[in-house]
Amino acid sequence: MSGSDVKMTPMMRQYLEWKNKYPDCLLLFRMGDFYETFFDDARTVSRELDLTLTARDGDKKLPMAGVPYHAVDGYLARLIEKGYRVAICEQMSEPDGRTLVDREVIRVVTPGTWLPEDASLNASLAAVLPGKETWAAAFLAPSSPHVRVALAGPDEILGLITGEAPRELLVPASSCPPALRGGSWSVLELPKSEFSPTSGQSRLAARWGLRDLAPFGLPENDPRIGAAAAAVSYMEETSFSKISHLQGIVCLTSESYLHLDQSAQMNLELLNGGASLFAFLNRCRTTAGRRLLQDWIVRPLRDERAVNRRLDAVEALLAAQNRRDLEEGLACCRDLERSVARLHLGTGGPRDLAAIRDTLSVYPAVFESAAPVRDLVGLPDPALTGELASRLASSLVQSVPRTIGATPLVASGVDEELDSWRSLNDGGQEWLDAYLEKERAATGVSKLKVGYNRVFGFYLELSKGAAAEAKLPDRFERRQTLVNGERFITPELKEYEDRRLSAESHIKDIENRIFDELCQAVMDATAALQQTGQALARLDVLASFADVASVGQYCRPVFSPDRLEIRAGRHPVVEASLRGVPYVPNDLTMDRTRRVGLVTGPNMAGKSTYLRAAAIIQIMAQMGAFVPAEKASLPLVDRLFTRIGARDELSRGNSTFMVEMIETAAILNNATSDSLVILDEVGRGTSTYDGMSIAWAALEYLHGQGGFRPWVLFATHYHELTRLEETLDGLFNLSMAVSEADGEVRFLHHVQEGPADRSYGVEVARLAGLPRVVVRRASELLEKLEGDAPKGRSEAMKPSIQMELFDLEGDRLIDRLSALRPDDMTPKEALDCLYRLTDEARKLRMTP
Ligand SMILES: Nc1ncnc2c1ncn2[C@@H]1O[C@H](COP(=O)(O)OP(=O)(O)OP(=O)(O)O)[C@@H](O)[C@H]1O
Repeated sequence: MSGSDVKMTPMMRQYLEWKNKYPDCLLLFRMGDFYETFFDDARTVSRELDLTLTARDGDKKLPMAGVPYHAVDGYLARLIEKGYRVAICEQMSEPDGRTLVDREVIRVVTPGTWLPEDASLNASLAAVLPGKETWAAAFLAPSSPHVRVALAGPDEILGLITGEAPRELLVPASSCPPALRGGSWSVLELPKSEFSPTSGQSRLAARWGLRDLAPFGLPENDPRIGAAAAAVSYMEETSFSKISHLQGIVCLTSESYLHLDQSAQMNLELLNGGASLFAFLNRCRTTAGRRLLQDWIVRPLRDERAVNRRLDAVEALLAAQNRRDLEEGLACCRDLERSVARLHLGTGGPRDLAAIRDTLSVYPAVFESAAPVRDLVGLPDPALTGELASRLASSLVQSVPRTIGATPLVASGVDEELDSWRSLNDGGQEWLDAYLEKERAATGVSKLKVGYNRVFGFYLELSKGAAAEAKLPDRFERRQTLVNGERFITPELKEYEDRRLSAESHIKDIENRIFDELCQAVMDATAALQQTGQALARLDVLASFADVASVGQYCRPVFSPDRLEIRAGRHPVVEASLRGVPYVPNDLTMDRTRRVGLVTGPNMAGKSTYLRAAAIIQIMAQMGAFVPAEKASLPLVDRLFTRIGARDELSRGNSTFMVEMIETAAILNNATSDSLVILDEVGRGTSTYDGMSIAWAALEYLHGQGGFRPWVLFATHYHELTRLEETLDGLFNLSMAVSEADGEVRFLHHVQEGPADRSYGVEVARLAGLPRVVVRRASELLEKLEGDAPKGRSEAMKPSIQMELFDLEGDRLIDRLSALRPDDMTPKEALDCLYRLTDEARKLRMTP
């Protein structure tokens, strides 16, 4: 930015002074009804918001772009979305036309801390303090009453961050681990001192009048204190407020929730995408409910009692006759936590008061309809907020303005003085009409008009011709000459104007005072409102679970540490997407003696769906939801790992094989006997021998060699692995049933005990619409291979061919594979070629 060669008016000097204090932010500078930006900020804003770039006073060196103040939220949302931080410089004194208006930056709007009126826009902030082996993290959403902290290995913290999806992530300067870069958040480096647990402890303890943070379970010098302090200070500094709605710190401990790492969340499509578990489960009526549902999905519980409380509530809601009334009541509730927080942050307006009023007014009815689950959900007694509810109901008009002064905010009958000023103001038009008639009669000018503008106030106007003809009395004092007319003021009109303007300013002052009093009353009830808001959100999510369960005829899961049994289980999202085709439910029975299930079967037969269904059912059960099955008896697992598919990772520059190995290693290193491990096609990204050996070794390790025995479901194309059943006593084979008639294969999607009897790659290729010639060639290969295998005549594939195959895709890969001779490879390698043929065929089929 450069202001050096621009004419320096006092106002420009004032602008530059503020801009220099906030060099990393776009500075929105309030000028009357607009927020203006200048210099480079103006260029950025005009580019990002498609605004016209103008020049102040025709001075080309002073580019400027502005947005109207009343619509600023919409523009801010777009800037924040693009990752900008914006400083708001407000007018602090009334313009008088003579002296420079005082201006001050009153807030810095950032992606992680902004809490606009639009309840669909959610921000949250994370602060991470990475240590040698463990990282500390703090999570703070601007509307939340608590800052949540965790201390765990990097993998677990990354999982929490992924679930939380903060918009901004704070780290100590020059110590940001690479894994934290490249996410959907912007990373901001702060001085290391901001993360100090010692000074952090005194700052935080002082805010809640405590000696230390032991009441929150945080011992001295705990790194979590450092992370929490950094997040809280950042929120205070950007909002210029004490964020006094923050009630304390909650520790997230590994024992309290089921840990889902980044890959599990993504592989199982928990939150993101139109076909996510969230999209499927979300029948919430409130924004707070939707927020909480996301939270519950990425952090299911491990405590059986807590899970059962939620399940009890879902069961009671399913049995409730009046669930519809309850849902209708919930649909009228607004986001209490958000509005309360906005008032504390100093950004709240009349609409926040109205949101609280509307929610409190339906709350007693919701409380009544929720009678069977009140205690389970923890709904506070409406009497707690009853007084505030009636005060807001009687004080505010039904439809409140966005800002004070636009239209009435305070209802009539609340304040006598306000009412009397209003009646003066409201009688205004009558007075003006009568006065105009009087002056028309006095002057004989029938076309005399009365008008008002902000510069000249009230005036009488007549055309130039009429002004020249008429003999206007002396009391007509000329105010303004226009092209076609003249404007006058009279002492009587001036006196009226003074009265009217003073009425307006009195009305505004009184409304402001009452607004402030109401805000204070709300803030005094902060804790009760937050409790009510949180309980309503819980009720909303549980009612949503009940809704989903009743439509899909789900069952209540039970928990047992030694049994994982699902009868007639379905993948809820796949089931919903099948449209018309019936979903084939499947069973799964595992116990201490059957811990590792190996699933074989042709491509497209439903192996992945079967594995994912088990994972989703486990997650839903630990969230406290009913599950898509006839019966489910499950252990409460500590972690759920997945290794599913890998091809899309290629675009990130990692080789498929590397990604696979990193993820598999993470699972082998972190799983425990209480974990559920879902492995789909491990060892696919390399040659047959390597891949199968890795899969084999991983299975042995998970089967107990590693010193622990998790629950494992393993899908594979490596038919040879089915023989492991003979040597690993806890391993059992499952396969996808297929029917064959007239050489045609049909997938039944039904899982049966025992291994698949053979590979079906060639048939799948035909189904997928692979060119006939390729299918014929593949059959030849297979026949030859099956004939040759026992004799073991084939040579191992040359490394150069392996490499070549690895790099090819689509038609070229198909051509190359079909040109291979069976003698070029071992039987196992030939099988692998068939699998790849099938894969390519499937991809081609999927490409429009
Ligand atoms: N139980 C089921 N009932 C009905 N349809 C199913 C079922 N399971 C899977 N399908 C359908 O079959 C398709 C393929 O399933 P899935 O991807 O699970 O197969 P797969 O055996 O894992 O294939 P690949 O080995 O190629 O990855 C699914 O997209 C779904 O449409």
